[in-house]
Amino acid sequence: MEALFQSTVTALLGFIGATVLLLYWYSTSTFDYWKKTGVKSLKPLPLFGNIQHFILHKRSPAEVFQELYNKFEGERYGGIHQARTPVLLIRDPELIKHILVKDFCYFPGKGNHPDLKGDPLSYHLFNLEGEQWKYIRTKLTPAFTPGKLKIVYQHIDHYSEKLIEHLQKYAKNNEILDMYDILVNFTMDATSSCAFGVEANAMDDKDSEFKKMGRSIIHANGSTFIDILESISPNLLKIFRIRTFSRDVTSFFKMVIKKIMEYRDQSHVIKKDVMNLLMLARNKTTEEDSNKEEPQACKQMSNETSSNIRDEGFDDVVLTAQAAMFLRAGSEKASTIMSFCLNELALQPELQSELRAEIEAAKEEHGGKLTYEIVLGLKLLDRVVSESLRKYPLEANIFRVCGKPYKIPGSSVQLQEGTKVLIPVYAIHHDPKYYPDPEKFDPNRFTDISKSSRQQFTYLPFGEGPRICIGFRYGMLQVKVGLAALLLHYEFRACPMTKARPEFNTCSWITSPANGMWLKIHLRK
Ligand code: HEM
Repeated sequence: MEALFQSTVTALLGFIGATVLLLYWYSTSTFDYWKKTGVKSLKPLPLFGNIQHFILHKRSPAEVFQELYNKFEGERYGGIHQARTPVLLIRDPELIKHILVKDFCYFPGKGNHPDLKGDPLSYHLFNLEGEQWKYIRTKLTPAFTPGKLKIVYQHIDHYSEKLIEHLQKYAKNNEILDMYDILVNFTMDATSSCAFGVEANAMDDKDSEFKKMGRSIIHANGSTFIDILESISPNLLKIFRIRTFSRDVTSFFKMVIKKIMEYRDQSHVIKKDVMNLLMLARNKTTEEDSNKEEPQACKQMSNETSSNIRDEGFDDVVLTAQAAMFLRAGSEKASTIMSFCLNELALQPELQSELRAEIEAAKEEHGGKLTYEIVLGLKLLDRVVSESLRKYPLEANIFRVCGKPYKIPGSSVQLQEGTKVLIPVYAIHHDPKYYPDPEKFDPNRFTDISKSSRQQFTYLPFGEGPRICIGFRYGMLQVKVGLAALLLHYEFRACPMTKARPEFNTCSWITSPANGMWLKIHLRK
């Protein structure tokens, strides 16, 4: 009996030992990659690579990659490991220009793995590559023309009035509020109305189903956990059937979008919104195909690709994924920027007064009404928002994957197909070489003179090149209209929970406040 017990224990220990050895070998088998490629690199740790603080959720992706960026001081680029995946971290703005714009055809994708069958909502523009990406990007681009944004302005303006009403009871009592939470509801209401003609009722109804599901989308997407598994092996997600979006959320959005489409098809309602564009694209019809001018170096590749694109339209599942992406980006991004802005303005009351005076003067000058053109023409507001995006870029890091062998200009290094490349936007925005005293919130960094004297490709809040953020004008409009309305009616002051440097969420790729944005609200004097 004892012998049997001993042999079982020995076998078990042998199995555990072999598994540990195998895991160790697997997690470190790529660690000589940068040495072989001739790139200076940092020593990685088994299992973690160079991002242990990120994997253990001790620091946000913004901070982790900033630390790594600083370790390559004086270099144009450096090799790191994200778990076992080799990643080239780029420091040189000129090389960034090549990767994002001039040599885009070598870096067309981001290395995400959308799964139409297993996780349908992950199949959205941000994650797509190749022909599908180009097709959907072309179809969605007309949603963001200035003409469309003028229509959208009315919706945002309407919901900003509702926001002002909603806050009144709190302002009368000078309450301390989590403005981040409140603003997510505001942007969700505005986005669902602008994009789908749906009343989400997120501000007024705390039990709104749309709000619950919309929030699940925000929290699911951008999760670092899934990315970590992917960087160990992309197959792990499929093997363990790990989804970014739960079945409940997926079914809910499929149902909502189906109902909207049925209603519009049957009643022949035509609204000039995102939903309409998606329905036209689904039906292989184009409203107005326009796209950003593409860089010369990539024209050839583009032409090759487009001659292969057949205008096949897409099915309802693909359409639903784009709609959910729009809701998520529209709700999450603008509210986060507005929260960071309000925090800075609460910490600098004089700047807040100056900005309010600018908005008030413009309103008075135009008969007491703000319009699309007036809001977009407010110079100080633009500088405050730009500085906020400098100090807190929401996409702290931009990824690309090398699609075919690429020789790094000005070096003899050849990157292999499949190599991951990282542009550490947050770190660049905080490099004193480009932004002296980087922790200081200073909107004067964005006067025309300052902007033109700064090195190109050192300000990347929306990315650059053919994959530049498709919704940035819409996002900026929401931010500016919302902030203008808030500042005209209320004053925001620091409270004991206000932090000069808010802590960042360590579980999301998006730079966002970890514990809300707590501010004291006052009625205007
Ligand atoms: C105003 C706040 C916003 C910020 C700071 C922001 C930031 C970014 C950045 C940095 C990228 C480029 C990522 C890369 O190159 O890998 C991006 C891409 C993208 N953004 Fe935004 N975004 C904002 C608002 C929006 C909105 C409102 C939408 C709604 C549609 C949106 C949809 C997208 C999509 C679909 C992409 C992928 C584009 C492509 O790959 O072709 N974004 N965004």
